[in-house]
Amino acid sequence: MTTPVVELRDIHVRLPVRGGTPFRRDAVHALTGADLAVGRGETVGVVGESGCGKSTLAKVLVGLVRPASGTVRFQGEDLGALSRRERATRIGASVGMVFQDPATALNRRLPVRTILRDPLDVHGRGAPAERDERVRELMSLVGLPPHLAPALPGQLSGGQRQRVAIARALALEPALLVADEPTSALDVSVRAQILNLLLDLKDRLGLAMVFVSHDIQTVRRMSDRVVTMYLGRIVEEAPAAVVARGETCHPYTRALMSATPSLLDPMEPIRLDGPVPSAVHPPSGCPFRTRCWRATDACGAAMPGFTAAAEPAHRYRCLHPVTDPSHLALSTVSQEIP
Ligand SMILES: Nc1ncnc2c1ncn2[C@@H]1O[C@H](COP(=O)(O)OP(=O)(O)OP(=O)(O)O)[C@@H](O)[C@H]1O
Repeated sequence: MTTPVVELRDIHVRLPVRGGTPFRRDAVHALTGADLAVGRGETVGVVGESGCGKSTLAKVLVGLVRPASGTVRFQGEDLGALSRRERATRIGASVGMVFQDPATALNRRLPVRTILRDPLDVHGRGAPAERDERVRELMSLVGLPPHLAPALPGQLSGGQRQRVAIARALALEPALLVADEPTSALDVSVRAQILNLLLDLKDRLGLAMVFVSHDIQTVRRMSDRVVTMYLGRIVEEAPAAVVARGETCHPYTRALMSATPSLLDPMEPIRLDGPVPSAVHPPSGCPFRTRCWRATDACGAAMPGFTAAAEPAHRYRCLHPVTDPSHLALSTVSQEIP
């Protein structure tokens, strides 16, 4: 196998609970033992409910969150071996990030051309005239007409703003693009355009991409491989085709799929029992067991390791995987996945 563009190994992130006192500093288990590898030209989708650690994973990839332990390798290079400054320069030049809301991600006082030139100036890319040319090229790459170069973000539509944010993320020709819920703040009418733009750019530029969303339907369409997260842990990884066929094995992935019924038709909606447990004091063993209709006492003993499913690149962490769609009818009651 060729060296992945990025590789995370056994990443743990603990975040101090907001409002804690100096005598009582609880920590959120935002990521527990996360492994992820993304190859050139590959898109990995990350899906899960709010608070499961998707954004934290994205932030580790772009260096905004430093793991408490674990290894981050970029094109084979261990970032932990670099100084803080070297790491920032390396990540800044190799990873682009598109955030959820372009209205807050862009400096509203700067015109588009300055926003796009800024990374080139900071990293000293090319002569001034070449930087101007690169700004024009970037605008064309994301489908922004040249007359918008002097416009301020506030003068643009939401879709145009997100195109600026994507162009900025691509300014330094990164090997990896991380998109964290890139359409959730946009009008439904422009969402498909932005998703298609990302797919097109990924193909044209041979980018590796990590695409984060709570919507498994969108994730599966955008990705080659889908990673399901629950309470800071990766619980299943499956090729997008497996997700499309409804053949995922982890009960939680099945529950997410039943919330978007067009994926599996006809399908009983799965209503999960009880709320998402605290990420400060997660349940012992499998964290999903408190809401899982298939859980037994054994699930509380230890978090299961990965089991390989029949299809290559499909694996899950569950003692009682769903292998027969009829089991879905056994689902119980009380709270629907938001
Ligand atoms: N700055 C922070 N300080 C303390 N806890 C945090 C911080 N940011 C996130 N958390 C907590 O870490 C956990 C993971 O959050 P994260 O934002 O990664 O989840 P998410 O799946 O991306 O959720 P969302 O879809 O709502 O953004 C959650 O329990 C969250 O409350």
